Amino acid sequence: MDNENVTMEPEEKPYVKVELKRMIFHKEEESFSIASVKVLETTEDLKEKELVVKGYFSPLEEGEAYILYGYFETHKKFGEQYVVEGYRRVMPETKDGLITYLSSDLFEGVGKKTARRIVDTLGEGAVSRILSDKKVLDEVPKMSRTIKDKLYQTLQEHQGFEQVMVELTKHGLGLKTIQKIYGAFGDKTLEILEEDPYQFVFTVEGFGFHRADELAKQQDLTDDHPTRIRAGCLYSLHQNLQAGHVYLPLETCILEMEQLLQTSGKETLTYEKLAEEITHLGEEKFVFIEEDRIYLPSLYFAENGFTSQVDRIISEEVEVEFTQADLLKVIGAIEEEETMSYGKEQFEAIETALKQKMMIITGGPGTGKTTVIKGLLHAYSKLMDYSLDPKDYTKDFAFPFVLAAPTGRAAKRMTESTGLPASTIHRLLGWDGHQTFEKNHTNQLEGKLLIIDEFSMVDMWLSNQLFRAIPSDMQVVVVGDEDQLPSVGPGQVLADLLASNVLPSIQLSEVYRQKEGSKIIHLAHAIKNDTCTAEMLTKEKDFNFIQAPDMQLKDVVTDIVAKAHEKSIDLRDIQVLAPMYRTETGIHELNRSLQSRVNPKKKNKREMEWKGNVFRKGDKVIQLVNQPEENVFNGDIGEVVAIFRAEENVDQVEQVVVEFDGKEVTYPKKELGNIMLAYCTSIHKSQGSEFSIVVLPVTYQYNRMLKKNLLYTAVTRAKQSLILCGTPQAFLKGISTKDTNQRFTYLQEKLRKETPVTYDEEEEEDAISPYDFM
Ligand SMILES: Nc1ncnc2c1ncn2[C@@H]1O[C@H](COP(=O)(O)OP(=O)(O)OP(=O)(O)O)[C@@H](O)[C@H]1O
Repeated sequence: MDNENVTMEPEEKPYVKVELKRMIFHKEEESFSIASVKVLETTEDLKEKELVVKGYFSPLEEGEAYILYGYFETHKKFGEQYVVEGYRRVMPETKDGLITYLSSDLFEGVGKKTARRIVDTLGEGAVSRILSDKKVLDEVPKMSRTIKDKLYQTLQEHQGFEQVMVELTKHGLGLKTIQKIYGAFGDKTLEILEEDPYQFVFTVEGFGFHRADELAKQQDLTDDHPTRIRAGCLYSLHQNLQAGHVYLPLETCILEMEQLLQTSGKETLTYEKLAEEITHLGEEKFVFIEEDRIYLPSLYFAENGFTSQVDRIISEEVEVEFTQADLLKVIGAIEEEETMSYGKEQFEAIETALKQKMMIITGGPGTGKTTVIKGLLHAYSKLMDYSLDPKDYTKDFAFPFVLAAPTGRAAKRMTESTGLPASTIHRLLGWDGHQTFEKNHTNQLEGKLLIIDEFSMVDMWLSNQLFRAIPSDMQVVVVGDEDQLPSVGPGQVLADLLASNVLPSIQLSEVYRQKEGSKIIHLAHAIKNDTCTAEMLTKEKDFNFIQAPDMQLKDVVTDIVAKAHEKSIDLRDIQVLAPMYRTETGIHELNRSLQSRVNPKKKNKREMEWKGNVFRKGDKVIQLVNQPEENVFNGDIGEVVAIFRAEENVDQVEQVVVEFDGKEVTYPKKELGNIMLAYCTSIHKSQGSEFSIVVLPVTYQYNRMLKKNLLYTAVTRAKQSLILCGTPQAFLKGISTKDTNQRFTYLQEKLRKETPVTYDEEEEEDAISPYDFM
């Protein structure tokens, strides 16, 4: 062949040239394949003529030769395998080979005869001739325009990808990343690599700024290149989402950019230059600039959108009409039915919720939030004569009561306490698991009264999605505990709503459960009110503080759980919570220790090792990401119910099966990163959940994490029993340390109308969600 394209350059690194024997496995969505191949040629020290190869590549085609780059790995069960990191198809080197290639299934409408005519007319260099000038196909007789166009397009796609593969593999990128880049940029990939690799950072999930910087250095892009500075700005803003900021003040943004971009030590990146590029980004709407606040588009729209939605909803009149006498009669009737009487604050909360378009109820544990929600539902139902039975409603008149919470567990608790259906906010909005919500400003929710619990966990972005889906005639009650940790995502919506004073709010402060003698509740309120002392940490029916030095802490925690388990306490009811993953008493170590005691290795008990962790049948595990297609969500807790070997299932890969509340989810081995052991979980992940028994180790090793709102959140997760262990002084120091990490949000001021809010719903549609980057 004369001038085969770029894929024919001499091999520079170790490779194996192979031909397919048989595809063993292929998973479409990720292009993960396993194949048995015949080795044609190799630079590797290999005696075998056959090999099993695996990695992220499209199915190999029969009769085609491929060059694979990778390394050998010895699999415990299957022996030596070649892990493919990069690959390319070798263009057929003979006339017959080329005819076989062109007449393969790849090229629709090209049979053996046409393929022969192509090769006869254009020679053995047919492929490169066609690729460099599509018109040469006109020389081939008896070929329709459609088939010519299709052939050219398919060749381009294939060649394009392989060319991109070869180039990007040279830069050390893995196949999976290359596939993502090619999926986003297609033919333009190599052009972008040369001109502006920083574009990869924002289009390809998981592509970091530093990696783009490396690529750019190889392309001789200077440190002060505008595109580098702009990428640095966007990257800094993205990084700050993780710290919960909704925007960055200009000064902070520039400081962050300087730290990120200043590599050469030369003073080329002046303040003016950085500010100038931020302005350019603003002009092109990659960022939004309000006074000195720099926003990513999605958060700018979320903050302004949410403000306008609140305005819209509260500007409408309340539909429910009743006299004070009606209200007193109805509440009296409920009190009689429930044989209790509402406290003053509780009554006010119900009354306000009925009379106002939107309101907030806050309060610590045991102050009667649930009691008020139940009372409100009954009162509303009696005043409006709405049945509380969903079965009494038809499509034309939807069930008027809509209950939602940010987590599945919190929603489940709402259902248990009210007897009415409740769902997660995501589900209520018909989230597709990626970017789209079925419910939005054009297709709003149905119902009359919306109650959202655990609102402190709802971030800026989800708040906006939820509020734009609320119809103007719906009444809204937001319930939460402002002393808990703020949302994981950006913003502090509940705190800002409260501080803005634009909505009526009732704070429930009287504690009812305490009357039943609960030390847990007493302690929680003492933490909240900064009145907790060492004397309060004494043993009671539902509380204990077991002192233990750091060296023994892990064993003490393990002992407590093991003993409870021996007394037949279900492992799901006892939860160890810790603030950090690493350190001797971190979540990972505690999980290892707990697993070895409560679910030890046994001869006939199956287990699977994965990246240094062991999953064993019977293990308690937690889901770490959202998998809406499987109906499991971040924070769900389940149990390993089966472990399968590759040869035992049709997919031919090792699998772990986990049961979550009656539904089973199967994880192929490489997806085991989606779960982890859950004997001990993080306090952050426990938000929105409650457990019968909470074991909370506290040590100075957790130092920088020991903050009031974190410990308060942990303590309030316990329903029946709270066992603290470790160093009491560390606990007391932690609860007296306020989290001073201020989140940059401007919601409060916007709600108070101290700043004009611009809001364009159509423009908002195009904004990407921050979830794409988290
Ligand atoms: N007015 C009241 N009179 C008597 N008991 C009450 C009253 N209000 C609440 N309680 C009782 O106090 C306990 C706590 O109330 P509830 O569960 O409503 O509080 P909560 O704020 O939702 O608590 P948590 O957040 O801890 O779940 C319950 O047992 C409830 O029956």
